[in-house]
Amino acid sequence: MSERVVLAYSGGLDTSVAIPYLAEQTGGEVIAVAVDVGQGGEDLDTIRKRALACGAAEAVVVDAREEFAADFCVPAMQANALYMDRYPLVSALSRPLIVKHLVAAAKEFGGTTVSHGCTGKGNDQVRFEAGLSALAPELKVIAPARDFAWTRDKAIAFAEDKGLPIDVSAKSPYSIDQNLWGRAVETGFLEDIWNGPIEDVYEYTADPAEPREADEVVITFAAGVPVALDGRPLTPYQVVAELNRRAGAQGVGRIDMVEDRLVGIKSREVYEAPAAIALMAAHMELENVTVERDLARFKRSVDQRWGELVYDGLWFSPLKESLDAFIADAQRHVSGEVRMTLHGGRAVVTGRRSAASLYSYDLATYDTGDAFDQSLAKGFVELWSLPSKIAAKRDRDLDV
Ligand SMILES: Nc1ncnc2c1ncn2[C@@H]1O[C@H](COP(=O)(O)OP(=O)(O)OP(=O)(O)O)[C@@H](O)[C@H]1O
Ligand SMILES: NC(=O)NCCC[C@H](N)C(=O)O
Ligand SMILES: N[C@@H](CC(=O)O)C(=O)O
Repeated sequence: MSERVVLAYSGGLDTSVAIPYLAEQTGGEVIAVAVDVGQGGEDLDTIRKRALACGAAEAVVVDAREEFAADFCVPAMQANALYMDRYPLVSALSRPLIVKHLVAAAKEFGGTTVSHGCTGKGNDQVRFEAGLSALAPELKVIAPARDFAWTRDKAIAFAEDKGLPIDVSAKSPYSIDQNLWGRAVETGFLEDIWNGPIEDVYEYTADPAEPREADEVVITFAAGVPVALDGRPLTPYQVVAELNRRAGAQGVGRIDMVEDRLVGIKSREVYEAPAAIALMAAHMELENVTVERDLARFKRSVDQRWGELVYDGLWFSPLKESLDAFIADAQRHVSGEVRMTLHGGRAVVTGRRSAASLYSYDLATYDTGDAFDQSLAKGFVELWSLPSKIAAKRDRDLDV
């Protein structure tokens, strides 16, 4: 049987050109797999037909939007995952899901090799290939952009030579990757890190400086899963999609940063992630109300490690799996409602309530007649500061 190459197909110039190129290189057939992770744009059927028109033997399109929201975005939110305290892991979340579907297609169609269009300079090559190593180590990998140094000019010449039905003139000045969780913009004039992003860069968010009425939203969580907006029950996908619209309309979630890639390069990234930023702010606040102090403190270090593992392409790794179990357990009491004002580029929590709340008015109030016995505090403070007191006395005695 001839080689069958399963190609991660995004429908653009590079992966369209890769179809006849891979067939030529391997003497085999190409199975194109396009995964809908909420990136919007062209409909999947148009993309499927283009893959076939470029010579794919089979073209598979997968609507994975609900799966992406429930199994990738929600866990990221539960981990309050912000790489370098800012980046909500937009592309890093979609790659392992695409890998899952590539492996499923390889099983279904007898694929022996997998191909993707990542360059050798990015994180995404690592995420694809580390995921493949974990799920299907028997599959070989070809990455034409990296392994055969494909450039855009080469791709256009090849497309014209083969008469491929793709519009080679449509070219954004940026490299963009977008999905339900957010949008990442790189390259072009943004590569000079002194250049500020112009309004043109943004698509998910309106200009936060424009005057407009504020929006108020109440988000309901059940055991760490967002289940309703303003009292309307919704799936995780629907929650994220609606919050992208509403928080995006208020300019929430713009991020401009220089980040440390896994391959050692520092890169300038402009992100917009309105729903991710709003949801994470609400979720963190509900954790503040419902998670016990020591668990919350420990979880912050787990959250950070989880985000780094996922950024670094280790979604399918033993440590990530064990951290998932910890985070899921820590979500048991994270149920209740958070009210937020979305306005001027910010998502600000203004109210919280939960049947599992650890906040006690009677303990916290400064009014008289409360339940907190202040006389106990005096002895506590003395014993708490005793080690420092003893050490300070020693230093004074020794005059050091
Ligand atoms: N929705 C998707 N479904 C399947 N594979 C995808 C999808 N999005 C991206 N990929 C794969 O990930 C690679 C890297 O994505 P990236 O967004 O960096 O490239 P790209 O510029 O979209 O590629 P192209 O120019 O072909 O559109 C793509 O070349 C493709 O192999
Ligand atoms: N424009 C893009 O294709 N960006 C993809 C990478 C985004 C981000 N820096 C990441 O590594 O996840
Ligand atoms: N997707 C881009 C950037 C990245 O992975 O960080 C690439 O393949 O090069």
